[in-house]
Amino acid sequence: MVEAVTAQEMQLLDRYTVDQIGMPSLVLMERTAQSVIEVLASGKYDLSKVLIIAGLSNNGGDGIVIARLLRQKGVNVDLLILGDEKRATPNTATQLKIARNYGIEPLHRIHDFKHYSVIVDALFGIGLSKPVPVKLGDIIKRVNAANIPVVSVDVPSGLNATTGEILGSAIRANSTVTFAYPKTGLLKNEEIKRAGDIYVKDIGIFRPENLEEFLASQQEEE
Ligand SMILES: NC(=O)C1=CN([C@@H]2O[C@H](COP(=O)(O)OP(=O)(O)OC[C@H]3O[C@@H](n4cnc5c(N)ncnc54)[C@H](O)[C@@H]3O)[C@@H](O)[C@H]2O)[C@@H](O)CC1
Ligand SMILES: [K+]
Repeated sequence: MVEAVTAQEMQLLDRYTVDQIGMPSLVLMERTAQSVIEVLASGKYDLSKVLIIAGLSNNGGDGIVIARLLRQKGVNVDLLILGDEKRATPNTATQLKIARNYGIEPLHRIHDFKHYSVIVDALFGIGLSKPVPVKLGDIIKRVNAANIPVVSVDVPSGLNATTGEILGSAIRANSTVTFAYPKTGLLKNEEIKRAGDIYVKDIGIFRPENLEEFLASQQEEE
């Protein structure tokens, strides 16, 4: 049986890994990005012109690291940042600063998504629970309409990671690279179609021997 977790359970595991184990969250972010690059470079995707679409929460931070690592490998990559940079999470603000210091200047709009050979979707991850704002929903629709291969980071943006519900609009991905455990919202029929091929990657998140018991004990402590 595949052990899948809800967004809230994944957040507990993330927190435990960072606060109790002591793994720095920026290290997790770096490994997250490396694991997405493994899938991008597996031969299935044309990396001649890559677009990373990043929000300003931690899923976006993963995307910014992907842009930096690809640029350092000599890949032709654009980074589209959506949202108000002043509202970036601390890790994502740090990643933006590092990316700029490596010479990456983010774009804030794209006229034609069809120019790209592959798009990496790092707009929203497991933290999304409310409907996506209309402006971002329009961009999601334009990306889907462009019919370019999309690789989603953790979950297709716009999908509720726990229930699989589409929160207004959601990306249609060819592959989804998710971390530590599959998320419950990825595994139903319709959602599997949205997520495409699902890859579950180890990024250093604590994996207890008995997941159910561990989650119950953590939830009691909360
Ligand atoms: N916490 C950790 O230790 C790690 C998190 N990682 C990444 O972080 C993701 C989770 O990040 P976050 O919880 O920061 O959030 P997300 O990047 O999933 O984005 C959702 C966030 O967007 C904002 N939001 C929600 N609804 C919105 C709306 N309607 N309009 C505008 N903004 C809205 C909220 O701030 C919400 O927290 C994971 O999916 C994963 O990709 C990875 O970097 C690995 C380590
Ligand atoms: K995403």
